[in-house]
Amino acid sequence: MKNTFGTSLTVTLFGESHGAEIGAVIDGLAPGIPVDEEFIASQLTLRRPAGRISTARQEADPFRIVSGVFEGRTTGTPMAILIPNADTRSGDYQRGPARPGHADLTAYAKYHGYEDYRGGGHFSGRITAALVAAGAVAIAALRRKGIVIGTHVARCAGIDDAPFTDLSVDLPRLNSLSFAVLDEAKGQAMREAVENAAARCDSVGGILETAITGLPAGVGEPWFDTVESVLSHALFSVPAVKGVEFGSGFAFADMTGSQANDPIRMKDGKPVTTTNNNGGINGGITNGMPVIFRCAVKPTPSIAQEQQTVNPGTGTETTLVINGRHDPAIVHRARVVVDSVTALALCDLLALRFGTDWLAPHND
Ligand SMILES: Cc1cc2nc3c(=O)[nH]c(=O)nc-3n(C[C@H](O)[C@H](O)[C@H](O)COP(=O)(O)O)c2cc1C
Ligand SMILES: C=C(O[C@@H]1CC(C(=O)O)=C[C@@H](OP(=O)(O)O)[C@H]1O)C(=O)O
Repeated sequence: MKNTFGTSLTVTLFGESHGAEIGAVIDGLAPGIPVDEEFIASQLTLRRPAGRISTARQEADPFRIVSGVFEGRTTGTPMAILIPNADTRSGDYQRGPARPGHADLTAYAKYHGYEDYRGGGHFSGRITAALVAAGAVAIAALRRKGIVIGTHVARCAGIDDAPFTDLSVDLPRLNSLSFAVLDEAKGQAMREAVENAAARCDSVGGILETAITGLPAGVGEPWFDTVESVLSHALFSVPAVKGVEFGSGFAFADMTGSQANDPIRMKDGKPVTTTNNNGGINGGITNGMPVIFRCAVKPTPSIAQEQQTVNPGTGTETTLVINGRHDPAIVHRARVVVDSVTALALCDLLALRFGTDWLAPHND
């Protein structure tokens, strides 16, 4: 029973949605990395719910870094970040009927009724605030090395954003948007669709598409620690992510080899590919092209309609109407969470390839 990700750089998550605090411990960070608390706060703001397209729960997230940072830089020892829970309304939850699509049933199977069921407990989307705070440190460290991660809402409620294959996309601008789309008109249509779903007591899903630029070629291992597998491991940790594909992904199934292969040329003394169907990875190893992947995010499980379920404690069938505060869509809020886990996984991969100190300023 563990809640730790990573090999060289590890992240441990703790806390429950309605407990006193949630948090993360990052271990294996190189010493000397600048820690910008304003940047951490701005990343938390990107995850914070706002308006009718998100849960009404309001958390200011006044995080505290309680170890591992001295005079604004990492010390190289475990870094712990704490975030209090303030706006809990535990009366919305009762022990008993499992919410279909949520983790109530599986939590009962694993923790035998000892789990804190309030607000989804340890499975709650709330815990992703700690992931975002930890990920902000990794995102900033990668940027110093010229590695930039950017994600947009590629689809929401069946509405597609503009495609993201154009490598001239301004990733820092995209990252600053509260609802990250390339085509703002599509973003407006998506937001309306989310509001309409909420009005129907329903929820909607979507797809997040991510690009990573500046990654050197040669990162990753050929078999079990492929870049795809390490990133997927991190991405499937994000609650509600149910699919991950790299490059052309499942569309490869209908291509021919001549369509799928990315022709290779020389540019500025380096091999580059003229297309990027392989999403920047071959044989599990980065090829120097942008890494591109997509995550399918399911509709929020807690919907305000009567649903058929069981009470796992008594084994009886029952019906359930959920009256609490919930996101009518998760995809837009999960965007910065995806960036965060991606950054943490990349720091681990880079530390394995070049050593922990590669991210340290004295190696710039
Ligand atoms: C940012 C974020 C917010 C979420 N908000 C909610 C929510 O308001 N209500 C809910 O039922 N699930 C919400 N979820 C999803 C559940 O946490 C998730 O579906 C549940 O833990 C089951 O895990 P699974 O969907 O990965 O199987 C959220 C997830 C994330 C990442
Ligand atoms: C608090 C957040 O979202 C929560 C995620 C969540 C769930 O089941 O995942 C259930 C709801 O919790 P509560 O009933 O306590 O309001 C959401 O509000 C958050 O993401 O910050």
